[in-house]
Amino acid sequence: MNFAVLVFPGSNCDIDCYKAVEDTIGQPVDYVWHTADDLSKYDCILVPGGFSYGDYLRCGAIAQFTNVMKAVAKAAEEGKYILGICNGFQVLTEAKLLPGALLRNNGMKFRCHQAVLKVENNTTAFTRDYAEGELINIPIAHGEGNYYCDDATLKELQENNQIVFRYEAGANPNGSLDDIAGISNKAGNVVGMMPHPERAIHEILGSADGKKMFTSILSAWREKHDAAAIR
Ligand SMILES: NC(=O)CC[C@H](N)C(=O)O
Repeated sequence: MNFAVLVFPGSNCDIDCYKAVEDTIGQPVDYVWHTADDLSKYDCILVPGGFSYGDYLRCGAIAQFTNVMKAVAKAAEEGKYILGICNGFQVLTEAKLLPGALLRNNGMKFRCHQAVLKVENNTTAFTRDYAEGELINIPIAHGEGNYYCDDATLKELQENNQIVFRYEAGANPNGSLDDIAGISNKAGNVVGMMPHPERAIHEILGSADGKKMFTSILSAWREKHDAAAIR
């Protein structure tokens, strides 16, 4: 299974994502610069955290116009797995691959600490190795993680089971609507989340609870691949 980790000027979690793929599932992984326009070789695309183009206008606002994001849209359409983490989630919403937007944290402060998430949907390719309702410890580090969408979109997210992670009840760190920490698109192959699973893959980092996101992706891909080979 081939992984791409996108790199924009200002990305700063690209190395962590790359290492997480190597350390958890040992699959081939490449850094892919924002000018690239062909992602056909890759089965999974990771859009990492950081401050793309400085995030001066609005997080992800410039990154959405890059060549590589056009290729990501094509890959999403083809059903490939796309995971946006933190700034990557912001980029995916700006690119309209996921609904809603990420606003400034309600306390107007950058929040950087461990957070407890509840796995709300364990039927996605990214969460199948977790139990439904499992509580996991994953760090957050963002200034603009306050998820917002209109009422109709929220209803749709709830009804289609597109809310993948919520912050633990009573511990919402940013004012995010309905305690949302991560969502998927309708098809389930594109997921965006503010917390950083790639920073939680070894006990020495404070938690290894993020590891199952990577093992999930690989097992989902293998299952799809093996089924195709049998047909
Ligand atoms: N760690 C990150 O990806 C930060 C994302 C974004 N620039 C923010 O502060 O919200």
